[in-house]
Amino acid sequence: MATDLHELLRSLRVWDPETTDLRPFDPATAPEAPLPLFAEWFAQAVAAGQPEPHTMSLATADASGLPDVRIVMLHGADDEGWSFASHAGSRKGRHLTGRPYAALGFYWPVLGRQVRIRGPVSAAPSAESQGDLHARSTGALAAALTGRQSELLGSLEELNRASDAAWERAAREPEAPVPSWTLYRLRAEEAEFFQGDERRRHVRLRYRRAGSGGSGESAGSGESAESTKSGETGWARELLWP
Ligand SMILES: Cc1cc2nc3c(=O)[nH]c(=O)nc-3n(C[C@H](O)[C@H](O)[C@H](O)COP(=O)(O)O)c2cc1C
Repeated sequence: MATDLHELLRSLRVWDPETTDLRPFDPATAPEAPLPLFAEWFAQAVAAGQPEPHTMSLATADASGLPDVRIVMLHGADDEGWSFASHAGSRKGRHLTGRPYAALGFYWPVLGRQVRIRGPVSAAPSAESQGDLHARSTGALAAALTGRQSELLGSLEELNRASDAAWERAAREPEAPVPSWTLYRLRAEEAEFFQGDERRRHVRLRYRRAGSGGSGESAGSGESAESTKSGETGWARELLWP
């Protein structure tokens, strides 16, 4: 049995044909805006049995611009943006207060697909944040009530005591307020859809909101990237080298 990390790494495959369904993706038929494509790919990931397709990486940066990343749950995606929730006082919450801009990353390996989204983030009004929390499970409320996210913890016993009290309160008071709990919305300025290909001719389709400035990268010396702009939706679509 391989126990050496590097040996183990070399023994692993990405997109094993036994478990991965790499589908052709024709960007010419993609919708004019990213949200419908996201909804379509998300539904396909669910239908294909992708475990936990609604978990995503959330990247933020501190005041010096140093990045950090963690997993959070996607709470929704609509015309107002991609939403997630957390404590305003957590590390990510403090990052978002100081620098309200973030990136999201989804990976759905059963289909060899990745989606990246970037844009400014805003906090929903408190009533909406509390409504979103109270529509979730008792466990979600208990976790939020436990609070103090990202603070130093003295011992697991301390956590157990706080968590027991939080579970008890969540069961007794399903509308218990958690003032620090915040629903955040990321308004996409850029969204990239990556479809893996067996011969490594991965298709990357990037949407850029007109006037957002985007990443500032040009199409390259040959200007070979396909770039189409729709006046109606305000999104430019372009292909990227894999
Ligand atoms: C599958 C999964 C889902 C998670 N969902 C959330 C979430 O929706 N909100 C949240 O605040 N933390 C969530 N977490 C915990 C975060 O990854 C992270 O540990 C926590 O938010 C503290 O991050 P911070 O110190 O960067 O603020 C989740 C973790 C995992 C593994």
